[in-house]
Amino acid sequence: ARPFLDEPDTGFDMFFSNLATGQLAPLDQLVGLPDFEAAAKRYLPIANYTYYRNGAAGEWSFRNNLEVFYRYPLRPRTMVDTSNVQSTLPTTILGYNFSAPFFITSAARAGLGNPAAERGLVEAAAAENILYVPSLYATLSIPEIASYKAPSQVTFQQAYLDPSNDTATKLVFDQAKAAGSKAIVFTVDAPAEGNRQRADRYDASEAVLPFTAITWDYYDHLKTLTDLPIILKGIQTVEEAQAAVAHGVPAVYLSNHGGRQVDGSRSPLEVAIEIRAQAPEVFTQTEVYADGGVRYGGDVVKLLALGVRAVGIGRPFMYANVYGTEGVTRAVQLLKREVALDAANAGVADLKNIDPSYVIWKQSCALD
Ligand SMILES: Cc1cc2nc3c(=O)[nH]c(=O)nc-3n(C[C@H](O)[C@H](O)[C@H](O)COP(=O)(O)O)c2cc1C
Repeated sequence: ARPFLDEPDTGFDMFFSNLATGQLAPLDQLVGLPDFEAAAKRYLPIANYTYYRNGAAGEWSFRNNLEVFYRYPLRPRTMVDTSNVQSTLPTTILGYNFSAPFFITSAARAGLGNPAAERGLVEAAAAENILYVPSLYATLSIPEIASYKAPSQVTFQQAYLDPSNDTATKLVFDQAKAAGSKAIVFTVDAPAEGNRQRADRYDASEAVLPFTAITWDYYDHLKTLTDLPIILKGIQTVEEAQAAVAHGVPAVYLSNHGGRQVDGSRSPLEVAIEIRAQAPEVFTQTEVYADGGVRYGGDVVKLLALGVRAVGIGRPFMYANVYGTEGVTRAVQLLKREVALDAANAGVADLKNIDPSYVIWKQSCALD
């Protein structure tokens, strides 16, 4: 197989050639999201790093999530006044105001990267006014995470739910509500444990529910157990996005779980393209979010161009959390800057009015 660089070669090793194993690169010298992985990899115990880095099976989907962005290039425009594009970064997610169209998505076990666990993620989200979606399998409990929230901070709570145990489900919903969560993000792409060979070597796999029966009937039933909106995370086809609209979901979250569940699943960018091609109305009928392999400002710009409202980022913020609140804050700031720069250089004047013509997402784009 051709070598794959999950750390792109932008000179990290050359620049930090004197860094000893187990030493953490100075935070102010990290210049982009991939640097946080490079730094964490050299610092963390290998089992902890492996838990974050891991993908399912041969990791084709994990790799594809990263590489796919280069198969769908931008179509930059010139002669556009993009001088105010930075002011167009703020957006709403489910009606709540945030400073950027990307968010810290749910990834379990922040404690493997930092003894303060999720504290760095929740505090940085508050400092930068972006959305944070804590995982149900976080190191800290729902109330513990809530204790670090800023007074008016909006978070959504991710949940894995067991259809045979409504009592446990009610407890999660009630705890989420008491913690001030404004929505439930129900993960539906993991009805069974992922086949994770890299992690199995280090006993660094997930403790997940056994085989579970997640169906549309169950979704409809869940709505009777809480008044919080329930978003579906892990939708991977246009048909299911349409079915979600029919079932009145407040938002569809395209994800293949960062390539950790079923190897061979497509990148959410490819799913967004399928929806754009076959049922573009979905993007206006409901809010669409997406995650997987987003590492640069240009990746965010491409997903927004296709109609995605907000983009989730998992691993990079877990690696940034090795540095705690300060690290996650710096990662958010670097990405905000990149989104604005890349949008400007692509000729986008207003990120909220970006349209699919900025991406080569179908053959005919090249001929338009
Ligand atoms: C270490 C790790 C733990 C994760 N834990 C969860 C989880 O508890 N719940 C969930 O819905 N998704 C989980 N995910 C998937 C993420 O929410 C997200 O879909 C994925 O990380 C996006 O890809 P990215 O890491 O390339 O940004 C996890 C991902 C990672 C890397």
